Amino acid sequence: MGNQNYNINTRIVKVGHEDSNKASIPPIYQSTTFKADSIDALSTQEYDYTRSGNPTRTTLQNHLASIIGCKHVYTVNSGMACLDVILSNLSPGNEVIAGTDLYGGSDRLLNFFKKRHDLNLNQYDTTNLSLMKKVINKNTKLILLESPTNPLINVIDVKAITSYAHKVNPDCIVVFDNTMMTPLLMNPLELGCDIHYESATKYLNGHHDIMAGVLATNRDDLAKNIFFVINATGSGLAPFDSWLLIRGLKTLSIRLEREQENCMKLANYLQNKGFKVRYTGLKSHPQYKLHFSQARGAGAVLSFETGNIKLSELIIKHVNLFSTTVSFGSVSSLISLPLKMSHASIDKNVLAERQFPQDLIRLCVGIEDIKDLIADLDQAITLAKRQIGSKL
Ligand SMILES: Cc1ncc(COP(=O)(O)O)c(C=O)c1O
Ligand SMILES: N[C@@H](CCSC[C@H](N)C(=O)O)C(=O)O
Repeated sequence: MGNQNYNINTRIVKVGHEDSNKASIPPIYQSTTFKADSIDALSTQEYDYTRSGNPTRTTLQNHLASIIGCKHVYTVNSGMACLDVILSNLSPGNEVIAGTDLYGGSDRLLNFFKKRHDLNLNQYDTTNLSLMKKVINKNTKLILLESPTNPLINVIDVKAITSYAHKVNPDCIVVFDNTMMTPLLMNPLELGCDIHYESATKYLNGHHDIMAGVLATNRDDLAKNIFFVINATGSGLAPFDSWLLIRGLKTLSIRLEREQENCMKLANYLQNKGFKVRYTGLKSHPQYKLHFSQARGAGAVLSFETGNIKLSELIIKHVNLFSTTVSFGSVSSLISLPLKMSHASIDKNVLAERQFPQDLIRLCVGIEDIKDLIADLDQAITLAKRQIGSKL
């Protein structure tokens, strides 16, 4: 039975690999070089040098292609390296459209390419479909989408934008950053996108012990260009990290299931406390229906506004169980203030122009006991409110 006949939860666990010693788990090929049988045989051998290819990386890439259900997958050494590989294939003057609401690091890299490589970058509110239809034109070379956005949890109509872009310019490359959803919850290629990439540093690995990125496409021409840059620059994922990612992936569905369940309960708890909560799992989310028309779950990242930056800082100060750190998708819960952490790489004036909420707290929910998570947040909120109250 081919792997594609199994459901995704089975495909995640079933890693296809061949080993002459019949090892149950794929071995790590911690080797830079691969010997040639002869000078002439070298050109037909699959491996010569790990920058160009490595058997452990190949096992991982084939495994991910089976999970995603696509033709080509490449793994690189971070989520940002995925975007770098994609942008490196563009030429000066190419027209690129991206959101004004996207991960800070993506914003930084896009603007670096704009300044240093003359990319004709324009950023818009990608949630506004009629605006997107006005700005997408026959010269639009690439569109970068992210949904739900990190950390404002806004939702983009992926299918509508993608089909419109391809109608106006069949050569337009629509790229989707699927870090917030993973292939378990969303399939951007099935929604019409040309390239799906994501930071495997987050949910895919799930344990915050490696940096990794995944690029997926069904198009042979794009796959060729992607591989060219990876091989030419050396951003391919290292063998040990590939091995760790193969291991981490196996628990993706049970981790995510528990994380989502916990996140939903925290969202309800915070909403009942009177905070403005941003989470697509809540029916009150303005794009709840749109989100669930293109995804199978809400993920485990929520954000909420307290109405007071000092109160937000004090809540973060007083939690014990949540670690104050960037990133998400790990088994342990995290708390952060995006303005000063994950999105600090965006110019302050630009953030102000975009009305980025200063008091926004982001929670990245892990697999701990929900009673402990709520109790921790509850005591922190009580303490923070008491301190704020005494200063008023
Ligand atoms: C939505 C999103 N995309 C891409 C990245 C970049 O991934 P990495 O940190 O693995 O480079 C991040 C976080 O860093 C992210 O949140
Ligand atoms: N100092 C880092 C910040 C990384 S933010 C990581 C993650 N995507 C998140 O959203 O928390 C940087 O400069 O990139």
